[in-house]
Amino acid sequence: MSAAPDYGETFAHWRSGAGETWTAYTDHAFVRGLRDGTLPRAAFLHYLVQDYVFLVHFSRAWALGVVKSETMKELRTCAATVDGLVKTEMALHIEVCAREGIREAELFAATEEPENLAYTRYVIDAGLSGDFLDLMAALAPCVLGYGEIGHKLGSAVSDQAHPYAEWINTYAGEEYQSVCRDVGAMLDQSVANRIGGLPQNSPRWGKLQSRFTTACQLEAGFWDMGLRGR
Ligand SMILES: Cc1ncc(CO)c(N)n1
Repeated sequence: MSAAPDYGETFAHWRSGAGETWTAYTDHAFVRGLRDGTLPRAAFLHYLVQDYVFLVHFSRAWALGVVKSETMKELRTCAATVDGLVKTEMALHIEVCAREGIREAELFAATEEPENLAYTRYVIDAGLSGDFLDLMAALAPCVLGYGEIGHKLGSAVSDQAHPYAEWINTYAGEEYQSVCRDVGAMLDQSVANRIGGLPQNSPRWGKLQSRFTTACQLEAGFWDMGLRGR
């Protein structure tokens, strides 16, 4: 298996600070089912419909990043992430669901499961009540966690006939991976700008770590929710 991709120092600290919660998220039974192809199709589709609605609110949260940005690098990275989410990632959901006879209007109107609602509103509130870093600490597990999962599954699965190849390739692919590297590099810069070169010594560090860890927990809950759709 290849090593985890490098998304910068800040992410590396938060990832290890999250401890077992990171593993519960990225090595969840749902993820293992995607990797070996044993995930029931009904669970996948249930997840995908919910994830479309997730991406609507997740795009709004990244747009809030534009609002809270303080440098052009931050503004550009957040705007590019909104663009990537709406163009690349949601296109996957629309295409796969269309083949199953689910139209986009139905996706948009789907009723959110409580785990879905809790997660996206938690992230948006982190941004509304805090500054750019509070928002980023809550957003980082989503974008970079899927980057790590995609990278790991992409190197384990090369067979295009794999039932979840399309999903895996979206996150393992260069387009998504380059968004992750850009976000990771921006995070390092944004942290240095606001809380200096030794951020772990900042009084803000504990709260940022706890936002990150909570978001990882909510990600694991999202996979649990997906498995309920079997
Ligand atoms: C729940 C969830 N987290 C992260 C991503 C990656 O954007 C996604 N599509 N869905």
